[in-house]
Amino acid sequence: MMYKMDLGRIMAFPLLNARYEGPLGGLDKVPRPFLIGVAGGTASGKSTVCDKIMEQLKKSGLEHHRHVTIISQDSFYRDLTAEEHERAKKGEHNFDHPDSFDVELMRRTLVDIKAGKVMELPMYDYIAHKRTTKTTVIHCADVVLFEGILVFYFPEIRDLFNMRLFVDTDPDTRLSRRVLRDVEERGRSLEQILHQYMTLVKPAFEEFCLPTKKYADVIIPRGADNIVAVDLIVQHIQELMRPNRPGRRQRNNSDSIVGRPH
Ligand SMILES: Nc1ncnc2c1ncn2[C@@H]1O[C@H](COP(=O)(O)OP(=O)(O)O)[C@@H](O)[C@H]1O
Ligand SMILES: O=c1ccn([C@@H]2O[C@H](COP(=O)(O)O)[C@@H](O)[C@H]2O)c(=O)[nH]1
Repeated sequence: MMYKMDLGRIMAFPLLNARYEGPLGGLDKVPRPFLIGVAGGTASGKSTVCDKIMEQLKKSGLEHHRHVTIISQDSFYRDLTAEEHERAKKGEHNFDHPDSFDVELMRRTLVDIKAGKVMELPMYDYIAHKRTTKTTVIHCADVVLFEGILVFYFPEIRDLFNMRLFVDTDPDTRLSRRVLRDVEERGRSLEQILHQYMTLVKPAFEEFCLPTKKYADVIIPRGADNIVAVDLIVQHIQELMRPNRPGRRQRNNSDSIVGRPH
């Protein structure tokens, strides 16, 4: 069966066998797909860090055996009403509040991904403020990176991750990157970006996103510029995924990689 998430529903239709039994089969104690949550404020570099991790896993030769997929929490924004849509066009809809997300859909989808089901997720269109017909297919993934501002906020989502990363980039840097990106790629005016940032994005970051840093296994200061942190994370994933690794075991929620913050 292939499961297709479409405008708030999950559609299932026959395609392949739902469960992918990879080369490690039942002998592998490391959960697969190995699900990594990547949180952090807007424009902190979450997507860029995910790209680097994927790139390095591929460079190391793992791509012959491992498939890595990146998905975004933005695929799980709730559909807007006509009134909300009008407000969104003026930068007055709060996309940074937890209520903006369809948490149950997110949970069910991640549970299905963890169960090895083949999934097709729509990508998000920031200009139209809705999901598009472009999709990411998750098929036989060994590692799935799930990135978003609030991926650690909801306990039922947070608990699904096998590893949790928080990208910690200075707020001035994030704002300047957001301005450039939103003008270039998301069709926003400078006035709209700054108004949305000051009234909604920044307060929500402080109230909902920043407090979730404590759930991270690894905090990555400066995002993708932090080559040492990215290298260590990649090495750790490679070590975990190495076949016949002695002492391989399931993640315990109290495990940490470099050190769990207070
Ligand atoms: N280390 C970096 N140096 C310079 N620009 C960066 C860096 N990391 C990200 N960016 C840029 O900042 C913007 C936001 O980065 P992105 O990775 O998409 O952040 P997020 O996924 O957290 O929103 C993008 O335009 C990206 O190219
Ligand atoms: O329609 C939308 C949806 C989201 N946003 C803003 O996007 C960021 C989250 O994306 P990042 O890539 O992590 O920056 C969030 O802060 C929302 O404010 C939007 O403006 N419009």
